[in-house]
Amino acid sequence: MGTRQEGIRQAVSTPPRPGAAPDGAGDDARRAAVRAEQEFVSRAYARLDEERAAAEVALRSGPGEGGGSAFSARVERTVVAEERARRLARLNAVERGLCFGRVDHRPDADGGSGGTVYIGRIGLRDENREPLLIDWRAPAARPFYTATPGSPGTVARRRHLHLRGRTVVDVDDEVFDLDGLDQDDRSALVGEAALLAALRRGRTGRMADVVATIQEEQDQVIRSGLQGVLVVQGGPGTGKTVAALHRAAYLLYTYRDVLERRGVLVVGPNATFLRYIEQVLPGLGETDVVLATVGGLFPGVRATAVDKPEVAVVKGGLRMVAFVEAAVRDRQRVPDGDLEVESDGMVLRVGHDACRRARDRARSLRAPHNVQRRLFVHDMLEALARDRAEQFARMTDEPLEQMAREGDLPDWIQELMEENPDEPLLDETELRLAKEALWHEPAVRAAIDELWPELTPQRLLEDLYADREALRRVGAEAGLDEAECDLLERPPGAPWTVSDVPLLDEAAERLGVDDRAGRARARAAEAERAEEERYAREVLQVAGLTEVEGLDAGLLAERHRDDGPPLTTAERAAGDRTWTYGHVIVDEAQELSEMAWRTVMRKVPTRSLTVVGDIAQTGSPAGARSWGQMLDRYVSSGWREQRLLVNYRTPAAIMRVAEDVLAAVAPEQTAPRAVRDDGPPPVAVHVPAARLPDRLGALVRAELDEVVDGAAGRLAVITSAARRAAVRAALPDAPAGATPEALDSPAVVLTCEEAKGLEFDAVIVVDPAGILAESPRGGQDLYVAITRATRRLTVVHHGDLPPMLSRLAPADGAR
Ligand SMILES: Nc1ncnc2c1ncn2[C@@H]1O[C@H](COP(=O)(O)OP(=O)(O)OP(=O)(O)O)[C@@H](O)[C@H]1O
Repeated sequence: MGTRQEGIRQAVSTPPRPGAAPDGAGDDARRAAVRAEQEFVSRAYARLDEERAAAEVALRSGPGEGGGSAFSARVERTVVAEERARRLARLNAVERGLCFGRVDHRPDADGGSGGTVYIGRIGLRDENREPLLIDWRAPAARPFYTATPGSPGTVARRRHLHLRGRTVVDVDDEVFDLDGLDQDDRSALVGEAALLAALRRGRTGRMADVVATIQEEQDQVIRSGLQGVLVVQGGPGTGKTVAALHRAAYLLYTYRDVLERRGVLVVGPNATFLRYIEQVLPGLGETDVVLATVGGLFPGVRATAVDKPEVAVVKGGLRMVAFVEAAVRDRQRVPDGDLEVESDGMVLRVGHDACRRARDRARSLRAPHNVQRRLFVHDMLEALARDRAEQFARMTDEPLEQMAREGDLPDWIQELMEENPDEPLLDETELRLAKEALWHEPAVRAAIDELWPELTPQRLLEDLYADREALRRVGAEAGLDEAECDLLERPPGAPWTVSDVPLLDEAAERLGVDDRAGRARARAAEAERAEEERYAREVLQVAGLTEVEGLDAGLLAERHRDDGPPLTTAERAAGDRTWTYGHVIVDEAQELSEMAWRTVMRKVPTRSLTVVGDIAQTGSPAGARSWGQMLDRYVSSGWREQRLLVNYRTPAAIMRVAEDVLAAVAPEQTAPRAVRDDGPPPVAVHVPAARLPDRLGALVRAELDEVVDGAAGRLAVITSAARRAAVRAALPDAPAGATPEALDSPAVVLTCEEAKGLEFDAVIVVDPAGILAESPRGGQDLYVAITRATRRLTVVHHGDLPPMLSRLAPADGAR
């Protein structure tokens, strides 16, 4: 591949002929080009500095004092200041690699000049308000990403600018001359030289943006419209994650009015992965994005524990919808006989049938459990109040009736007793007061709570998991057999697992919140918000800020409420279970269970989603076997699929091993084509179990020597669960597991599950046979482990090497 890469990397002045190697004349031309580009880049940075200075001055000076109420003055100051601060933050975020590309268009048919466009991380205008730098997301930047030799459009030349700080250190050109290219070269990568240089860099433990080298197929993903469900299916290393994150930035730029208020949610597989990707969006100047794992989608619970596969399968299936419903109904009870409650020395009684009627009446209300409960409580209190009144009446009436029978009663009392015998014992006011009094009696409350408790999702599930009888009762209604029910049993206080979170969310929907007071407050707040929004709009007009990118009066007003410090969209969304987002991106989406999809879909009723994953990598037994299985029921109009077919991460020699694994474990799937062809051949090292402690340490040190260069270079030891303890003991200095330190340390010990989505310069896979045996889906985990390597792969085995790895060259461990 080397020759073709070099051929496409054209020296600036060499004729546009692929295959021609750069020569001395080309080097001179390159130096001249670097000098010329430096001039432009310096100008762009100078302009950036001016804009920053202006933004700083504007921020410091504020919009002036403005008249009106105290509230209006506060809005005027803080709204405008915050928008200026945002603008300044954006300008500051683009320092590194401000300008990275240039496109020279062909003159048009009428002989007009084609023009030159510079592409950067942000759009800048010169002092005459003429465009200087085009934001990479703007339509005018698109040809930079889409022109290929086979279909160059109007692009005559694409140039990549390589900067160190503010200095241009090199340029790479692609000159599009179709006649000189054969079919193979016509499908060349976009900006191949720049791309390969980017791919060869050592890993840092954090994903970086790839804004300068986005490939055409990725560009299609990134710029696909906002509406509907886009599925991005691609093998390992095809840039699904990186494209999805750039898509988030693109959507926020292009549809800012829709998305800034509702925000964008990115769901990733685990906390380490989120840390791995967390710098990409701020690097692109975006902050209105919430990053979360499925285990973090229920505010107040941060689940990281993972259930055993057989438990995850039960909890992940759609039968859990009926299960949660049955669990809630199971807490709406009728006493075996009559309800009896001691109160004030009396035993108050509500008959069994009346209790049943109260329960059925409450259930018939189309509302969640905690709201229905209000009706149940009222009915029960009323029944108790009447019983008490009747008992009182009996207490006073009986002696009187006795006296009447015996003729001892004066006539006027006798007449009174015979008057209105049907009159209710309690009028409306008396009834209300009696109910209130009863509600304050702990015994009454306890008795009603026993029948129809107010429940949180946590309490519902925790109580249920701890009660085998209840599990079987509830499970039977949802079609679970006893063995499945028993799998769910666990002691109270056990940590929440990732598979519990969708069940908590489901329970929250069924239980609801009895929030009458809250809703009244919300209505009042809404009226106030409308007024604030009106005012904020006026402020923006007065301050002449309406043209500033992304300003929205409603949003600004919302950010500056009286109650507490202003919250960003991301902060407000993350704390609110019922928040609905403008767009949701799910990465490693193949791992989500059917129940997890229900939770995700609730967060995006508009069904504007990007679903990113690889069915061939599904590790979770509750995960997807096909996209249709998970998505069809939510999107009646269908979803669109885009495939990514090129692997940018894993060198070809390692990919051939991965292909063998895939052919053995999922023959219906195809591995992506590797774009890199560098690095040494992958090897297998036989290490008897007893020698693991000293051999593994030496192996890791040798590999680190190969890959670590300054701050760059990372290694992972990916092991079976069975050998994890032995591996940890052999590598006491390497952090293990999905921890923050893991990403920052040169070497880390991970399981396949934890390694998902990550990549390392060198990977040592320990115990492939164990990984295969443990893999619930039959081997996908080994495919995942192998494809984490960007340069070097070593497989350490103590028994026979699984036949699917026979392509690995045997080595003695010190290669
Ligand atoms: N256009 C590009 N320019 C530079 N680097 C790229 C490009 N596309 C992908 N890469 C790099 O390739 C590597 C793999 O990308 P990414 O992690 O997004 O792949 P993925 O499809 O999500 O992989 P997996 O399914 O294995 O998790 C990353 O280092 C990414 O930065």
